[in-house]
Amino acid sequence: MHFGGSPGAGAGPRTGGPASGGDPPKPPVPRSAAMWGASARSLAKAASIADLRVLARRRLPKAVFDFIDGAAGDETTLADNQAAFGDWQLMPRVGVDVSRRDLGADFLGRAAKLPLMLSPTGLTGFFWPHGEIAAARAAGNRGIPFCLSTNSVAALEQVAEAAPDTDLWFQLYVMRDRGLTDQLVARAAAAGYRVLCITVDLPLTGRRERDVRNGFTMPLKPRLSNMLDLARRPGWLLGVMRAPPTFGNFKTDNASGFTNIAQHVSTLFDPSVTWDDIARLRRLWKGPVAIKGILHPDDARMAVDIGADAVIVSNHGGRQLDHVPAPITALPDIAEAVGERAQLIVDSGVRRGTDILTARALGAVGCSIGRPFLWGLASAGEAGVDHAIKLLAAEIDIAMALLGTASLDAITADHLRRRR
Ligand SMILES: Cc1cc2nc3c(=O)[nH]c(=O)nc-3n(C[C@H](O)[C@H](O)[C@H](O)COP(=O)(O)O)c2cc1C
Ligand SMILES: O=C(O)C(=O)c1ccccc1
Repeated sequence: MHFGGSPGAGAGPRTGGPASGGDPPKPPVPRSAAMWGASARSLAKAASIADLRVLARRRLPKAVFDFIDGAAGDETTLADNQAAFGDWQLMPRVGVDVSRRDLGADFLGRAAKLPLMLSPTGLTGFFWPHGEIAAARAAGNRGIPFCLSTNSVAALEQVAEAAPDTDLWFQLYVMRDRGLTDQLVARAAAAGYRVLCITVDLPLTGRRERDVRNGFTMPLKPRLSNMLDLARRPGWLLGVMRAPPTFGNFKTDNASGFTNIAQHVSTLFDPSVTWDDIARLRRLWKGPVAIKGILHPDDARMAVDIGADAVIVSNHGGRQLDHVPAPITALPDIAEAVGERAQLIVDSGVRRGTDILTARALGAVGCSIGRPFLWGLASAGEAGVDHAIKLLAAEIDIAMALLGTASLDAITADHLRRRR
């Protein structure tokens, strides 16, 4: 017996190259939210991202909730990512006509309706059936980019077909098998992904102690200790039984059928990656390239020197090295190093509209969110992701009016003060 997937199936449908013969499988349509998750009523009552986290905790088994929520070591960086926004205060101006606010931002040459995007997250289809498709659609409907992880459950082609109007980015981990790496890049281009996002902060997996304690795998291993927990989560359980999670983008050699994330990463991903490899991938991709996982200004400079169009200032949501700076702390030096040569996107710890305005004032084009949209997804699928985006949009809108800025470009460093 097993929970959350069929161990026997083991692998995704293909090793590189589009589906083996015939048409690619039709993307399944995610089921309605109420059927598997929080009711429309309880979703409507979620007034903040933190409220969505509470709903997600109710629907997910503990081990799955902890995989999303948890971070490396003592989780010092996890806490600091959010707390560091509090080092800054917003300084409102009055006497400005704010009757109409423009929340639009430009991400790498394409207009977005908000200065916000969805970060790449692995195993998303394990949190909600066809979760990547649900999230990509929600992003598209709200006019913001969605970045698909290398480690998605849905194949990248399925997501592209199911969310044709979404600004799709593909996140790449450089694999030990460079042939497979290049095939992923070629498949992403062929499927219509616009931006290649190369993540550089995961030579191996940070030690996430909650996952060690919980013995987290995909699917979950049935244990005496989680039986009661699973019995209390029928919505999630039914979901994974209907849509057994595997890695949709490549085959995995996994005889047991239970994937331990740290092992998966150390088997498949290459810890020897250098700037030469990244530069080569930059040349391979004809469209815009973003480099994700930068904290040092010299690395930001290097990224731009090899031709990156965007730098995603990120510590992977505190999941890699504990005790690193929060992105919002690292941002000013990076903005100075990069200047106008690339766009900067802040990711890790963004939970409020005001966080996004703070990042704008310090030179970012916008922010990217991981857990906030996953909490929405895990609560109520596409409707939950929509709710997460809607909450942040409303917070941005109100904060702009109260700050005295009718457009994002009007927000400057003068709207910030350091908290003493
Ligand atoms: C469950 C989960 C899975 C993740 N998987 C990936 C991934 O496959 N690739 C990647 O570049 N980042 C991954 N990340 C990191 C996110 O892209 C992002 O950097 C992080 O979640 C931002 O922090 P936040 O959750 O505080 O918003 C993952 C994060 C979470 C929470
Ligand atoms: O959990 C993560 O942060 C992550 O990047 C990842 C890596 C491999 C598989 C799934 C997620």
